[in-house]
Amino acid sequence: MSRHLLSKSHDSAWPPPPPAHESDSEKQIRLEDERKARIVSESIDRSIELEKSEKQKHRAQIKILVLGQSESGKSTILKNFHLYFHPQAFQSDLSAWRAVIRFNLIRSVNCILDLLDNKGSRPSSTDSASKAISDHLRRLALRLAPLRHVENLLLRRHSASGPVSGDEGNSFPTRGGASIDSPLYTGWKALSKFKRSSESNVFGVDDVDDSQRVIEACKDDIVSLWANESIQATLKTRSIALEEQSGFFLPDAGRVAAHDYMPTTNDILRARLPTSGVEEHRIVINEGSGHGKDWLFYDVGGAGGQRAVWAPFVDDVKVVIFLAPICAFDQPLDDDPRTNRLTAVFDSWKSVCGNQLLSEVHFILLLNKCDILDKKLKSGVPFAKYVSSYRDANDTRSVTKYLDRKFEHIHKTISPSPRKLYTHITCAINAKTTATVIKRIQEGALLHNLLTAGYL
Ligand SMILES: Nc1nc2c(ncn2[C@@H]2O[C@H](COP(=O)(O)OP(=O)(O)OP(=O)(O)O)[C@@H](O)[C@H]2O)c(=O)[nH]1
Ligand SMILES: [Mg+2]
Repeated sequence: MSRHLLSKSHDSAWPPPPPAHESDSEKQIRLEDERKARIVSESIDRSIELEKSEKQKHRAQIKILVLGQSESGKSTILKNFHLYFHPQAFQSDLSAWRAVIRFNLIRSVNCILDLLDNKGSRPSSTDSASKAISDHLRRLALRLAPLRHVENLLLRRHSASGPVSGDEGNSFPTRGGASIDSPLYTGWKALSKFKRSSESNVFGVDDVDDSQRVIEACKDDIVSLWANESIQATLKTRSIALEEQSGFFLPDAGRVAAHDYMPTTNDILRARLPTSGVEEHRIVINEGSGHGKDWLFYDVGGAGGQRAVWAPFVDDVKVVIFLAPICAFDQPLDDDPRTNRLTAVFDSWKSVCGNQLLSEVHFILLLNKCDILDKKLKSGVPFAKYVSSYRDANDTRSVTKYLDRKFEHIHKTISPSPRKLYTHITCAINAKTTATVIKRIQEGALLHNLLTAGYL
């Protein structure tokens, strides 16, 4: 029996209809023949599948470890890689990203509601104008109160364990001959938790749909809240810079909370969805200057700087991409307020550069979040106040030059054996400039050198 006849797409043609006037014994023989043929066919199917997945496993690949502090931009850079090789990358997950972005939005709203709860923004004066403002805010806060429940619901949904729904089997049209073999977000476990509950069975569909409706109903009040001068003044007095927080969408509330909202690429790049554990992202590059290798990324979420977390993944790793959030020079670590974030980045860089396990690995350093650095310096935050060895001008060009040299110096002095460092200054929420960096990585000297050195 040929496999062609038995293949699934021909199920309707096979088995053929029974012959007319078939006797009982002929029928028995026919059914037995069909049963045996089916077993053979299924076994052929299985071995073809196996061969395919073995082939996939053994396709030449470049393993890349993506390291850096939490919020340094690792996942955002990976979004850019997906987008670069597959411009339609986000299309199939738009509604899940919408839920993530709205979740980001209501977290900011709830931060402000917390402030109101602490009476921080209520004017102390009892004159009638102040009272009117105060009443207005109180009414706004009351109407926005359901958003706390929505945040809790989505938070529970986000952190709920259970089967993760992926998009197995999707394949996408691609740019330049590249295709994303695995679905975009099979490794992006957290995103699937934001998909409709019917897929993951964690909550009733109504819960999630209702929460989206609540957010839409609160749209105008969210816009008023953020536009409120009293709120803005309180945030300023208390030095709370909500706009510096990840996933900040309050100025976009009118758009993001609108019923027909669909996220733009830039919204998705700005969305904050923390990575838990280590995620694998595979990009298959079939032609062009990718040297015909798959790119297999390991995104080490959260504690990306800790050796214990990434060490199990270093086997065959050829490249490390290290994300340094250079805007963090004036910030303490969340979990250790006495340590400056930039100092922690340097410490982590030292330990990665000096690690014997990575001595054969080539490094790409991305000095990321240069847009925030630029804003901070322009607003007058003095870099030298936080980095005592810095003597140059308080502008982005001088500061990035200094940082570039400092990272390079650490790399040179601490690496177990000489190797070249490839540094790029990036703003990972800007898809256009990041595409240029990816192109330089794809076509640049690093891959060429690895190839000619026989590493690939
Ligand atoms: N303004 C600005 N925001 C950025 C940049 N890169 C990343 N972000 C934002 O920073 C936030 C954190 O980025 P992620 O990519 O989630 O950080 P991560 O390193 O993956 O963090 P973990 O998953 O916790 O390890 C997101 O909201 C991004 O949109 C950048 O260059 N500029
Ligand atoms: Mg991440």
